[in-house]
Amino acid sequence: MDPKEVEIPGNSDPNQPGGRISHLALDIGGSLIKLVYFSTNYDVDDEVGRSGKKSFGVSNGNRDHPVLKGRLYFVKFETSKINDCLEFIQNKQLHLGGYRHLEAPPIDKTIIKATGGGAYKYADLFKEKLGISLDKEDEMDCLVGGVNFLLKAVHQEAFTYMDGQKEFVQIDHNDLYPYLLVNIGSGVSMLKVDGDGKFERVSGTNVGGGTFWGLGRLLTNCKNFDELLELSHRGNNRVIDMLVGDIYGGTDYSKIGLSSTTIASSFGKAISDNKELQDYRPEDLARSLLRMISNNIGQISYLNALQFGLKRIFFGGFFIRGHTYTMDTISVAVHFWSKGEAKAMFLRHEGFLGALGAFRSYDKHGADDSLVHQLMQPFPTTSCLAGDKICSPPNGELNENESIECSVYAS
Ligand SMILES: Nc1ncnc2c1ncn2[C@@H]1O[C@H](COP(=O)(O)OP(=O)(O)O)[C@@H](O)[C@H]1O
Ligand SMILES: CC(C)(COP(=O)(O)O)[C@@H](O)C(=O)NCCC(=O)O
Repeated sequence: MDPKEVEIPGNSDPNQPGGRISHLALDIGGSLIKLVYFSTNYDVDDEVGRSGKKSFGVSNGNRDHPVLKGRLYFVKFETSKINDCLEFIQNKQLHLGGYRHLEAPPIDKTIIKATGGGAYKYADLFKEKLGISLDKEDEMDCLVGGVNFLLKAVHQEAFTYMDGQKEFVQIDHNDLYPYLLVNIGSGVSMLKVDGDGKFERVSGTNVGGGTFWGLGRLLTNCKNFDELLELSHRGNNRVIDMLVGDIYGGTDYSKIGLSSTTIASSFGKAISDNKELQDYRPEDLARSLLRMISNNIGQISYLNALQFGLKRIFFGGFFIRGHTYTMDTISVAVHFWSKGEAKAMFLRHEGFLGALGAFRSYDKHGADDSLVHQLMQPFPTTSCLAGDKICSPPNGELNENESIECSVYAS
């Protein structure tokens, strides 16, 4: 679209007196809807401007646009509760934070960047309820755009997690590529990333976050995802998993490198226990399930990394949920299979990769390729909690409760 045909408007944020929302982007997935929006209390920033003028004085290369200083907010809703999400957008007037196609008919005038399958599935609903059109961005493009942005712009975004130890990873911008991105959403996509916008989806698996949540619900009668995670935290998988030691009379199978405590067969004890489902504790079922799925994803990820000679694997998607046991299991699987050669890394904004990528794509309407110009350390905030009906994760790693201080260009 010709940049001259669009304008990115600001609008008032009722929760922040004097605030302006200038961009909203959506990622509507199989399980969750993720929103990223930018809000500012300031008008045009005159501190950054080189010319010292109050507005339109900021220059970055060939660019001559106003700079808005403010925060990026992250919010999510369950896709099955899409009406709550529409209400949240309506109440906060976020839907005005897109761009406008000046020559389009009224119904198609306001356009919001959106990615994920729901951008197709729910396009008519957004038009009907909010009077906006969704400008669809490819999900894989957005995932990669989101990760690259986070890794380059946000301090302490990536970290390793093993044996209870979390360590932030210093990202060398000149030595970032190639890497494997494993996005664990409802299903799992694996992408080999070679640069900004340079990637290939090399694999995927249908055994992902939706499988854990779906099977977990059936097995435990849990009512929400965090309850299932919480249960898994307290469970013991050995009650139901068949270990090497169970098969080998308590000893290791050292000839092929298997210790007696290695899981030989997930849920394998259920074959011979002569028990019904209700005889198992939901905690133990949840633990076995989480371990089975995390192990499997860790192993497939490693095999893909091996095939393409990649040493670094970044894991994203809301399945991880900052949950220590999940990260530990994935890390151990990658470490075990790669004999310590490959490294699993996790991201603080794990679930918002696609939404951030969609947010960045507004910049296609601008003059150069960096919509978000300047980022600082993320700060915890409570202001995006208002409309979010989803509980906090059990370990207190609040990805959706954070905002990032930043500046954006408005055209
Ligand atoms: N509050 C929640 N409700 C449902 N699923 C959740 C929740 N938090 C985390 N999850 C997990 O995250 C997965 C969805 O991850 P996400 O990256 O948002 O993928 P998608 O784009 O497919 O919705 C779910 O399948 C589930 O395993
Ligand atoms: C179809 C999807 C890209 C949709 O993304 P999601 O909503 O799960 O984040 C994803 O579910 C996926 O990659 N599934 C695995 C399909 C496969 O390769 O077998």
